[in-house]
This record gives sequence, C-alpha cells and structure tokens, in this order.
Amino acid sequence: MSSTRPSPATDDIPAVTVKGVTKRFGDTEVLQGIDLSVPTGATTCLIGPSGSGKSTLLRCIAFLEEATTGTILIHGDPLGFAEGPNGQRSRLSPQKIRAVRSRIGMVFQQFNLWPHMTALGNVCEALVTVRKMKRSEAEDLGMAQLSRVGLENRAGHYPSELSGGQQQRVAIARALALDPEILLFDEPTASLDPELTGEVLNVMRDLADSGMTLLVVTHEIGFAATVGRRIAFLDHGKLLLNGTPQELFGEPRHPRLGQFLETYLDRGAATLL
Ligand SMILES: Nc1ncnc2c1ncn2[C@@H]1O[C@H](COP(=O)(O)OP(=O)(O)OP(=O)(O)O)[C@@H](O)[C@H]1O
Repeated sequence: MSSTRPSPATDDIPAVTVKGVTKRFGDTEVLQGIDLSVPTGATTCLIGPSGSGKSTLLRCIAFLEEATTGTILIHGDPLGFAEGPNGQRSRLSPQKIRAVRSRIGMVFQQFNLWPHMTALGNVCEALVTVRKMKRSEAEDLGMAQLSRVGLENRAGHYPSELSGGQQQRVAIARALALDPEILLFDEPTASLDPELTGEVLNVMRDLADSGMTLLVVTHEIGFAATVGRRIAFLDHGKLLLNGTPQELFGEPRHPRLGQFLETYLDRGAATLL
C-alpha cells in the first residue's frame, strides 16, 4: 500500500462534487442548495462565520450526516444516494456506501484517539481490524506514517503523554495509514494553543505540497490564503463565494467577506493576509 497518492495531473474529474445539497435539522435549513467542486490534487479551504454550515457540509461529504436533498460524488462515484434520470434520489446499498466512504479520511477538531493505545497502536488499529492486515505489516506502515508527521520517536507513547499538537499529528497519521484519496479536516487546530497550532499546520502544508487532495474547514485564514488553491466562503448556509485566494482576498473584496475577515483580523486570529 502506498503512503502517498499524488493525484495525476491529467485527472480532471473533481475529487468531490456537491450538487444541490441541502441539510435540514428540524425546521432549520442549515445548508441551502450547495454546489461545490473540490479539485483533485489540491487544497480547498472552507471558511465562514460560526454557524454558517461548514462542519455540516464536511460531515455530509464524509457521510457522517445525510444530506436532506442533493447528491455528492467522490471522483464521479455517488456517495450514499444516486440520482436518477428525473432527478429522483435512491439510496445505494450499504456495501456501495462503505466502498466509497472508505476512500475518504477525516481528521476532527477533537483528536478522538483511543486513550488505552499507544500512538502506534492508534495508527495501526483500523489496518488490523478493518483492513485485515497482519499486525507486523500494519506496524511497519504505521511507523512510516508516524515518521511522515515527525513522530517516529513517540510511537510507544500514550495520548496522555503527548501534547495536543502531537495527538493531532497521530490522528493525521492514523487517517493517512488508510490511504485515503481525499482527506477532510474539520477545524483541526481549533482546540490547540497557538504554539501547537503551527506544528499541525506544517504537517498539513507538507501533505498539500505532496499533491494530496485536502478539504479543510478552518478559521486559520493565513493558512487558507497561503495553502488553499480554492477558497469556498459559506454564509448562512449558502456558498457565497468560491475562487482562488487572489480572487477572494484581493481587492476589491466582497463586502460580506470583508466584514468576516475584519472580525477575525480584529481578534488577531489571522495575521497573514
Ligand atoms: N445535529 C444537529 N442538530 C441540530 N442543529 C445542528 C446540528 N448540527 C449543526 N446544527 C446547526 O447547524 C448550524 C451550522 O452548524 P455548523 O457546525 O455546520 O457550523 P460551522 O460553520 O461549522 O460553525 P463553527 O465555525 O462554529 O464550527 C448551526 O446553527 C448549528 O447549531
């Protein structure tokens, strides 16, 4: 199993295609008809005010939430629901859902490591139990992934013996070990102190440079501006803007984006623009 899969430059099928996705919780429509293409082999950042629906969209793409309407394709293959010729949706079989879902990796804000397992144990567990790999092979692969995030010398440590930044890097190694085609990040540095945030962003920057497809929900505007190839700006459940960092962050700026950025710049959360 290869540890990296730089996407071929000729692959022009988007890694993720979101078509007309809405999501309702009770009477509240938190996603209102989202259309979004996530290019293969590049980083796309989802930004927007708190409550605008970023995590919900990411969770729909990971199939942790089911979109109320609309469809999502992973490299052209439908995830969860297929769309018929008349636009009607039908649910795919659990096997088909699992097969497409397994091509997506996800890293959460809370690292979600198993406290009773070492860093290496956390990285190897799904390889052994889900992918049915021999423990020794899984450990070789797990060590390679830990070294990719700079933690080979922490393999035998338990989560409680690691800093928050190190724990998040273990979580990234765990996701990478399953060789995903697309890696989703849901505010991966939001629970970290500023000095630990940098080490996680550096690992993500390296992954972006290696040609992986990343879709990142983040409030780190500086990261989005420098690493994102595409920036999608969500506001009140709508995709208000979608373009390159130059298009979104250059002048003139969309007034709503300008207002959002000022809020964050005032709070000192973004300093690189
Ligand atoms: N399981 C749920 N049940 C009911 N409402 C939900 C649920 N999940 C999210 N919401 C609501 O959906 C809206 C969008 O939430 P979401 O977490 O997607 O926003 P966000 O842009 O990621 O915000 P933040 O930046 O604060 O994480 C919010 O109003 C939230 O309260």
